[in-house]
Order: sequence, then C-alpha cells, then structure tokens
Amino acid sequence: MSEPVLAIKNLTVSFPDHLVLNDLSLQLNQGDFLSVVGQNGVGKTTLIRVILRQLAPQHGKIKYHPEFKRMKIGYVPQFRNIDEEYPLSIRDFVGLNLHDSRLPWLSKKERQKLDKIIKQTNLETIQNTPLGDASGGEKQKAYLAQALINDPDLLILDESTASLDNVRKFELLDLVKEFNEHQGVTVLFITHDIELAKDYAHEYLLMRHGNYQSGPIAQFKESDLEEAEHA
Ligand SMILES: Nc1ncnc2c1ncn2[C@@H]1O[C@H](COP(=O)(O)OP(=O)(O)OP(=O)(O)O)[C@@H](O)[C@H]1O
Repeated sequence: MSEPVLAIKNLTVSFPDHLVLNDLSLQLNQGDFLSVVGQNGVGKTTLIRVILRQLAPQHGKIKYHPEFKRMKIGYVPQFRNIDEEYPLSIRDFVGLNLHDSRLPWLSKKERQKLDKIIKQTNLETIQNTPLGDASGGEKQKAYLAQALINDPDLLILDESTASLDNVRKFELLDLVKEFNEHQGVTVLFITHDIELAKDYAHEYLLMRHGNYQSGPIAQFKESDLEEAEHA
C-alpha cells in the first residue's frame, strides 16, 4: 500500500467565535502508530470529528486511500461508566456493528468473526457477563473489540486509557500493539499520558494553539509540551 491511509493538508476549522485548527497537515501510512498530544482545548477532538466526517473543515483537503471503497474507522472512546442495568452482554455489545448479512440473526460467518475477536481481545471467559457488571478495563476491551471487529483501516483511541489503572492501561495498549504489529492496523492515539505514548507510539503530533510539531516519538521532548502548556 504505497499511498497513505489518510492524508490531511492545510486543514483549517473555526467556530463562530474562534479558530481551532490552523493549517494542519498530517499523513498516516498503513501500520503507523501516531500519538496526538497537546493541552486541553487545542483541537484534538475537533481533528477526530473531521476525520470521522462529522465536521466539515472550512479549508484543506482530506484524502483517504484510493483503494478503500469506504474508509472503515474503529473508534474507542474515553472510559465512561455504563449503567449497571445496561442489558447487553459483553459478547452482544462487541457484535453490535456486525452487519454483513440481511438475516435478523448473526450468520455463521458473523458468529465466527465474533468468536475470533472475543478470543483475540481475551474476553472469552467473560463474554456472557452483562457489560454493566464488567470492570473498567473489561469495558474498554469490549469497546476495543467492537472497534476492531470489522477490520478497520484506521483505529482511533480517543483518550481510551484515561481513568484506567496502570495495569489495565498496559493491557489495553498491548492488545492494540498486537493488532498494529501483526495485522497492520493503523493507530491514532490521543492521550495526555506521555509515558504511554512513548512506550507504544512510533510517531507523535504535538498540537499547540494554531501550530503543530511532529516526528518520531523517540525525538519527542517533554519540554516542548511544557512550553506549549505555558505559551
Ligand atoms: N461545536 C463547537 N462550537 C464552538 N466551539 C467548539 C465546538 N467544539 C469545540 N469547540 C471549541 O474548540 C476548541 C477545541 O476543542 P476540542 O474539544 O477539539 O479540544 P481538545 O484538544 O480535544 O480538548 P480536550 O483535551 O479537553 O478534550 C475548544 O475551545 C472548544 O471549546
């Protein structure tokens, strides 16, 4: 795959009262693991909303890989508690976006797909647990499995490890790393956790109000983030 999965050029987004993204360019190639860092309010969520096609930019170009009939994006949100009364089991929740067939029930192929992702994300033993009864780490794994079930071209982790303890954070990102390294899943990881970004990402994008810096994660300097925070 020689063309990038996603190429963003000179993106500008403003809301009536202020400019949020200013001339941002970004390229993601297949198998990249990019960490997006920056203080609150610099436009990380806005960028994701543009990539998810929920928000149209005022200027700039967004190009998805030409071989994709439709860009498939998996999205794992930040942890939020789910009501104990939530009726679906972990398995049902993971399978919610399976929609290959027109049958009102899952086809054999879909059940196999579901079995496979449940196994790959280590949810086998708890798959019948109601999602509302699962721990925070298990819920995030269920979100990850749901995001991966349709073989996404791009996986977005939107502060997905925030509020998890260290063990669960590493568990979740070890799984993501597995899919990134062995299945070539391209990852965009928004985080405030610099240590985690350094441990797992290959590249970084540091967003500041109106200007951006990027490069290999090994070259990321925490002083750059501190400078951005005090700018
Ligand atoms: N729909 C909107 N209308 C007006 N302003 C908005 C809208 N969405 C976001 N903003 C503003 O744009 C700026 C960037 O918001 P955004 O949520 O993208 O930042 P962020 O980097 O994701 O922040 P955080 O790290 O706190 O999640 C903020 O000042 C926010 O108030």
